[in-house]
Amino acid sequence: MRREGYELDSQIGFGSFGIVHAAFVTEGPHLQEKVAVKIIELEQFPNHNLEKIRKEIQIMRLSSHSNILNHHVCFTSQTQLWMVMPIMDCGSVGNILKCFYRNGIQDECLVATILKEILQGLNYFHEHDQIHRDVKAGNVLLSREGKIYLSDFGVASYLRSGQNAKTFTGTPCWMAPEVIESENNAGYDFKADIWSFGITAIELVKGAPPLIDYPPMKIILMIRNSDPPQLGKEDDLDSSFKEMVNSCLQKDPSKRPTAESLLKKRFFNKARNCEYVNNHLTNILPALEEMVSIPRLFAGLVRDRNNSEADSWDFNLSSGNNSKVKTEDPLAGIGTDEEDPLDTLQEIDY
Ligand SMILES: Nc1ncnc2c1ncn2[C@@H]1O[C@H](COP(=O)(O)OP(=O)(O)OP(=O)(O)O)[C@@H](O)[C@H]1O
Repeated sequence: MRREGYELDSQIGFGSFGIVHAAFVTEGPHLQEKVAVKIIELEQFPNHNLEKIRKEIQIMRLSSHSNILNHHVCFTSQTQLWMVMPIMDCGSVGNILKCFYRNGIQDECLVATILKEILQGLNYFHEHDQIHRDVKAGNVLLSREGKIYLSDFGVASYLRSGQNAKTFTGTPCWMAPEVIESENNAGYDFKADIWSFGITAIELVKGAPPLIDYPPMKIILMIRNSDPPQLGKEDDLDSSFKEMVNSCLQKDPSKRPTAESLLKKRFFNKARNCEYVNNHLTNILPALEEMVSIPRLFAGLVRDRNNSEADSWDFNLSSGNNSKVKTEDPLAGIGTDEEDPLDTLQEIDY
């Protein structure tokens, strides 16, 4: 399909709001550049406010940090919102966990590196009075060279925040208790991201977040009514990791540390650089198109984590496909001074 200067190629991701495609630029100075396009059907948000979406896009485009994946351009096309961004040739950490690490990543240095990079991106958001609102491994993208980016902030999370608990379509495992309660109380602040960060840390070492096997409404009730998930003696994990995670998962948001103070925790002394991520993870992953077909094929098995058949799948990472896909700087090439997306949005008559 060809639209608005982009030719859509294969699907590389599925979210609860829409589909992500690889695509090629078909016009202008970046002709043939490969990008990712996330397409959100706006009709699923009957109360969406185009004015607010425009503001979110404006804020989004002001963000500039080495751990934040910015969009090249966003525009509406008929009833769809198209978000064009650099393509990350190793996809999301969420996808990687589903494909290759269903029992979690055991390499502490790798976990510390990924989490530290996420935290640096979050710290940037919070310093600029922004809340990400959807921190999870599925929104952490990796380039082949081992760079780590937080994605899916701004419009998508704004649209998500307009959903209430009854209409919530995603998996709420990462939601902080005060976000669930936000309709009944004063709302929430950046500390909600710290809770989601703690859940993401557990996701990385266990392969999935707590409560993943329950239906969404039950998860919401459990997060609201139960004690927070805390790592204890029974969890065979480094004590500095457990201390860091437990500090994030406190029901009272004011007791949670800031992203800045989390970065000083002992656990992050284990963090390395993107070369380490490349050598120990991204370099040994298959091509993106190959990877995205795996969770789709085995979706049922992946979800049922106790299924013995699921455990028998062995993708053999160590002897895995070492073939590299084209390694270009995913952020290079397309400038940010493209056509103003706000102008494009204004063309659409809602
Ligand atoms: N820029 C990108 N480059 C490569 N893969 C991407 C890119 N953006 C998204 N993806 C892939 O698409 C998947 C779906 O992304 P999307 O943001 O739509 O959904 P999600 O955030 O994972 O889920 P949900 O919408 O339920 O929160 C991601 O998990 C990732 O694997």
